[in-house]
Amino acid sequence: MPDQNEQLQRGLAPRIVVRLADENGVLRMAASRLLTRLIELEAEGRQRIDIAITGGSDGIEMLRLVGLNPLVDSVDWSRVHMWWGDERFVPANDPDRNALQARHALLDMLVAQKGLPESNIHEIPADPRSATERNQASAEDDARAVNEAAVKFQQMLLQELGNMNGEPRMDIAWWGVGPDAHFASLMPGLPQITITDPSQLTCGVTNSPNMPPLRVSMTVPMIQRSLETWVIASGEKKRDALSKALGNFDDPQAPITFAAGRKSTLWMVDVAAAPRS
Ligand SMILES: O=C1O[C@H](COP(=O)(O)O)[C@@H](O)[C@H](O)[C@H]1O
Repeated sequence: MPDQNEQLQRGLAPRIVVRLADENGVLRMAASRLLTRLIELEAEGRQRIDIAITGGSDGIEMLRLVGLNPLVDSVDWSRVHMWWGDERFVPANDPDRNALQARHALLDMLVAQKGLPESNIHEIPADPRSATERNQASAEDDARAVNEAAVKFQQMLLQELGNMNGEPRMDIAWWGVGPDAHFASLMPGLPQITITDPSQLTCGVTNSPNMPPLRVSMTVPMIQRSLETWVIASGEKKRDALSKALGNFDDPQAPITFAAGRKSTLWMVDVAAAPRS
């Protein structure tokens, strides 16, 4: 089984795991940390900060807590750019869409009241097809549609961030983890987790065992370019995933084990999710 040394040799930061006693503590800690890091980076003079946010139960609750934290007023939101690490490939108004949930939980408020420009929100393209087109689509049609969205997402990254030696990267990316140990939309047993081509920043996913089946995701090469990578996991429903992931690295059967950053890799978990053995 690959150990941490292989990640360290590839220039990734060692994984630090912080275990907190109470469930909401993890999400509150992550929300405060995000706001604190944005304030610090802005104080260092950064005019642009790119962050990748995550969907799912923990990810969306964390966003809601960001909006309730008094530090939200100390960030200059005009310098912050929002991306998604993955998206469910559904129509723009589908309640399953990570971007729509994030807008309801936080982004609409940041745009309306805190000076986040709408143009700083970089959503992964939604499924543009009508209900009839989707119902009548073959597996090939679905694959074509989702791959087109992945290509557009990659073009967006290159257009906005391509001046970083052609290596777009996030300043901060945080990830939830599914009960099956997936992260982003990189599922155990599906081929996308094994993509290593550094020029492939995004991918389409069909046949996801987690609903909905069509998804678009950042790839591991893109994810591992992030400067700061955080993983958040709270509650007992994440225990199986963490039992596969803690102490484990680069395991395609537990995709979250690939979550690591260049400058820091911080996993924030609670004791319900990761009891000490
Ligand atoms: O479908 C997704 O699931 C994961 C984990 O979500 P959770 O509800 O089990 O916490 C999430 O990180 C990802 O962004 C999302 O698309």
